[in-house]
Amino acid sequence: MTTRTPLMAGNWKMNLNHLEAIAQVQKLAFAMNDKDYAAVEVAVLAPFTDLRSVQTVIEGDKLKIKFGAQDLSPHDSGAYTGDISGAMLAKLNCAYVTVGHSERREYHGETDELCNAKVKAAFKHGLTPILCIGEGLDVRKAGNQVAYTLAQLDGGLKDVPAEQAETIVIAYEPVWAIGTGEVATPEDAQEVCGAIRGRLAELYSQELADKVRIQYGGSVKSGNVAAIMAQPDVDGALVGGAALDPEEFVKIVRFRDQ
Ligand SMILES: O=C(CO)COP(=O)(O)O
Repeated sequence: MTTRTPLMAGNWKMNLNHLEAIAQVQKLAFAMNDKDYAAVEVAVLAPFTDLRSVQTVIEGDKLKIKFGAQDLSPHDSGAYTGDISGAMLAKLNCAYVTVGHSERREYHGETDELCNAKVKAAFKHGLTPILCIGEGLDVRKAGNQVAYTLAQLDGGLKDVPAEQAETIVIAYEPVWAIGTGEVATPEDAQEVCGAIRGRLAELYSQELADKVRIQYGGSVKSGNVAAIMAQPDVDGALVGGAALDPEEFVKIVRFRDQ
């Protein structure tokens, strides 16, 4: 049985300018200790304009917080006005990048095909993609959440080789639970996270599936994180709103104490 280190990642979305980002990282660093870092991997996913400042604070003070971006271009460079490449993120020592967050799928029309290209671009540049998948309310009401989410997984991983796939992070984020306060029950989270691991075993191998970390995201707070983390196939949380409050985020990192 593989032991997977939980990954607690704060997705700041379009919040915190670079000065606020510096303060946020310092508050997190001040509140966390070696015991926390030994038990859980902690990451912040910041807006592009914050990344240089976040990198400077983390590397300057040798903090154990990982950092990353919220999107990347599928291209390496060129005439793509407004886009940011994986090479640029890698140059800033980003560890992670989210791909296919539901807000990108919804507001920027990102398809599984594009997400697949972005996953490949992330790996090409040595970044770990956090591939976000999850169903909307209509799909959930129709009871099709597993099939829908697994189709997104298949699309995102198309032609991704095993040696890359074994390091990916998958975030199951039911869209109806994002920013709504409507958290999925631990059983809802387990149903789909377990199915994701099952599909990874079919696509690759059980050994690979046992290594991949699967996060839950959607209205995670200190009050509900422990029950979600108690599920066997949930290996972390992708936290939106609650990650903007450093005290609350640290409580989430310390889910075992809640
Ligand atoms: O989208 C999310 C993280 O990526 C979840 O957001 P909330 O935690 O605000 O619901």
